[in-house]
Amino acid sequence: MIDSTREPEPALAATLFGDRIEPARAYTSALARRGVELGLIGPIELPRLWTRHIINCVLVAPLLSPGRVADVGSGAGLPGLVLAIARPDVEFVLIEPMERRVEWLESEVHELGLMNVEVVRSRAEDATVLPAFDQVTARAVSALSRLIPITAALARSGGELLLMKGEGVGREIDAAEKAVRKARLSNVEVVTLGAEFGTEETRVFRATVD
Ligand SMILES: C[S@@+](CC[C@H](N)C(=O)[O-])C[C@H]1O[C@@H](n2cnc3c(N)ncnc32)[C@H](O)[C@@H]1O
Repeated sequence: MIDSTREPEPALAATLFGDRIEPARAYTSALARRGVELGLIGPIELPRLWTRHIINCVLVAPLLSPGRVADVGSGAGLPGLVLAIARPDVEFVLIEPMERRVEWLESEVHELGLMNVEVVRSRAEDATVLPAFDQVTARAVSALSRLIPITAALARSGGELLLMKGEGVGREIDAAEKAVRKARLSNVEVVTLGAEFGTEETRVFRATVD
């Protein structure tokens, strides 16, 4: 059996996290130790936690501006906790409806001593009571046609959506044409990250909410 807690950390992780590499290591090893038992990740993910998940998420960090960010459907903390570790200058609210996942997120925030994270147990649709956010992130929550309305509703006017997507993002955008119009999105683009580091690419649907 592979001991995932000994998965070698790619040298790239130290470059991308800089002086935040220690909390990144602590989070990744906690996720490797407890993630499967808590139903946060499948066992198949263990040997590729760094490459497929942690690095995939931290690549988005340079797209964030100082301000307030909502991460919808954080689950294990992807990308919300990873980004909060990498960007202590940004305030994060992790919005997650499942109790067990909320408990995990809260315990990690405590363990890692993160001062820039709040965890809210809610569906995104019910979180519109929160003050509007400057940026909204999400990863692996749902297709854009459903994700755009629920994330755009959380953003302030002039705020931004940063929705992490797979290779099929082009097809998803075509299918979400009505949602894009209804949410009054502009500057719609797909940002591809990671190529310069020779790592697996991360695609981000980025748009401004008018
Ligand atoms: C497949 S998991 C992905 C978790 C994490 N973002 C990742 O990339 O590993 C989807 C997560 O979205 C959450 N979720 C589903 N519908 C949601 C909604 N309407 N509002 C907020 N979170 C939601 C689920 O509870 C779950 O934790």
